Amino acid sequence: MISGTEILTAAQMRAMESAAIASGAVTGLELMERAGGAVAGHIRLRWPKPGRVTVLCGPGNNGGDGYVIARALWQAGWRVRVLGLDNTAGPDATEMRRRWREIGAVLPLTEDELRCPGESSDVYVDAIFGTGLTRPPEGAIARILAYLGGSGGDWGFFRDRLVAVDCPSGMCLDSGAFLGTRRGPGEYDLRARMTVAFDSPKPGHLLERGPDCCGELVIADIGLRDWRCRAPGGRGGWRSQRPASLTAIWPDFGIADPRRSDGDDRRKAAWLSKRDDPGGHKFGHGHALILAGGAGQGGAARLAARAALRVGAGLVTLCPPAPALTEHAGAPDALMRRAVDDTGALRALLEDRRITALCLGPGAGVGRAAALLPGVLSSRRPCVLDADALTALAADPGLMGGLHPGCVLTPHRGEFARLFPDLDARLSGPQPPAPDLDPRDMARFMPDLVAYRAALSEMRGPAYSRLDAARDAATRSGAVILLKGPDTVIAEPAPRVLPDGPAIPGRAIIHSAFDVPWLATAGSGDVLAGIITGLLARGLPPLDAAATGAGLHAAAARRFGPGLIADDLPEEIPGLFRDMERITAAP
Ligand SMILES: NC(=O)C1=CN([C@@H]2O[C@H](COP(=O)(O)OP(=O)(O)OC[C@H]3O[C@@H](n4cnc5c(N)ncnc54)[C@H](O)[C@@H]3O)[C@@H](O)[C@H]2O)[C@@H](O)CC1
Ligand SMILES: Nc1ncnc2c1ncn2[C@@H]1O[C@H](COP(=O)(O)OP(=O)(O)O)[C@@H](O)[C@H]1O
Ligand SMILES: [K+]
Repeated sequence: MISGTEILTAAQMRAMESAAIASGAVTGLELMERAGGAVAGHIRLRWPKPGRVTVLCGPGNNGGDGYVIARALWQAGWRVRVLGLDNTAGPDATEMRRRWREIGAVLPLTEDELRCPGESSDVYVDAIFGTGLTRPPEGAIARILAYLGGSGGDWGFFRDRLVAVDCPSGMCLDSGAFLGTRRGPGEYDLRARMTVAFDSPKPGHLLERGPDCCGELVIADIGLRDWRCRAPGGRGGWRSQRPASLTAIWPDFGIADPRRSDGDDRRKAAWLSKRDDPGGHKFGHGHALILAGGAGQGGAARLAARAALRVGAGLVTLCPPAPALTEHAGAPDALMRRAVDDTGALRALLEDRRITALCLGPGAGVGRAAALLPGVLSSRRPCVLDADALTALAADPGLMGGLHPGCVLTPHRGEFARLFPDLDARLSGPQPPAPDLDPRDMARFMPDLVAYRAALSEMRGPAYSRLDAARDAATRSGAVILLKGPDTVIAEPAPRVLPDGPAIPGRAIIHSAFDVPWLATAGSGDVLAGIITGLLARGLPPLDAAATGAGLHAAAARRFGPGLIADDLPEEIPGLFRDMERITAAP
């Protein structure tokens, strides 16, 4: 849960490969052998008895991997049928096709050939498009993909036996959307049993349709990792990478900040449990204010307050208007209560510098949130703005100017649409085709890897993604944005300038929680807001507080299991801390 793994955009991955090849450390053919060999290996792990396989090879290097897979499985005793095209795009794929042709035939890549009676296979390998997809598939290939996706009524048949190379073809690896189709579940989306991708997950594996359509995601090491982590010229220094935790992935995206303290799971666990601060006192862990609403609306704020306490804020004060104080008199007794009727009262309270974070939104009521927002923002204190505070913010764009880098905005998609209607429209609208990317072009930034990675993370994929939307919203608002969903995306404003380095884009994180659908329950967002507020109060920087908060929130839901209600989430946090300490203490 604690560690993340770096993810790469399709452009970054392609550039990494071409830069590795340009360095002379490895050839394209060797990389393709490793990639195809890894896929064949994973097929043999899952289907130990050699059977029948149909390999579908597209026009580029994804197809090249397919020819390697065909050869490797044939050598392992499989009966192999290959469907491909007459022409391949590059020399490596052409060579792999030639090597396969010494063994067997290449049949036409058509739906008729795929449906040929009597040629049913145990495994189908989709090596049609990978990171090179730039526009929606058309013609014969589009028909094959629709057939594999179930247009022929065989959806379950292929879902059980389709292995995708890098991604299900037609899916954009930067967004998780199927190009040329409406966003959201599509009738004929290609859904694989297993996807084997190379080196690092790509955003599309974790966003939108990706997790469902990729099936089991396997990340195969093709030997770029050591090369990638090296820091040529002594500049920067890249974080060493950790293996992906594919159930709770919490990856860093974009460029690594060399100064950032990260990766030390044991230290993080000790910090969360406070074991690293044996002599500490409560004010050492911050004081969080949760601004509650009027009578009858208190539940949401109390959930947030309870979560802030459980996550370790030293003190938490719930601040409803005076008439609602009695409603908030119940448990937990650890919670303090203080009436805040208006901005004046809030400003007076905030004279106390020991108050280190605020939360406005859950159960606040839009009118009260609008009234309190200027006071919250002008205090320049770290804060979480959620629910009604986001609605109030959207209704008065003048308030946007008061946002600062200590603010964490936690919109779900509906709130995001109210705040950033143009960005939301781009997420729903038709996708313009992306220009074909030339890897040689990308390698021109070498050998300054820091500048090179920074430039690459600004490159956009063919479909505008939730990651793009969150990053654009963060940059526009000047605040950290946490766009909620099973594929929560968190982004900080860009650009940042390191004292000793170039301007680099803000960091962004994808938190994938597709495995805990029971988290979609009333009040769960209020708990998330409280967890993040508690972590901000304890002094975690906003992006880290948001990411750690999203991780703890989903882990709490995972630990509880189905049947969860929002009240259960804060109560799982102590057990989570114990689990983390135990896991990180293991040798
Ligand atoms: N570059 C390398 O050295 C390596 C690449 N590998 C594989 O290569 C893949 C990327 O290869 P490519 O860059 O050749 O790209 P793809 O094989 O994904 O795409 C093939 C070609 O199709 C074209 N194309 C894009 N959209 C199309 C559409 N809708 N209809 C028709 N043609 C379309 C593109 O211009 C591209 O040249 C990766 O996904 C991975 O599987 C691996 O072999 C590892 C090494
Ligand atoms: N299908 C899902 N799987 C996993 N998590 C989800 C899913 N749907 C929503 N979530 C998470 O549940 C929480 C819901 O928050 P929100 O929409 O604000 O609900 P509420 O307003 O009821 O509290 C968010 O953290 C979101 O990321
Ligand atoms: K593919």
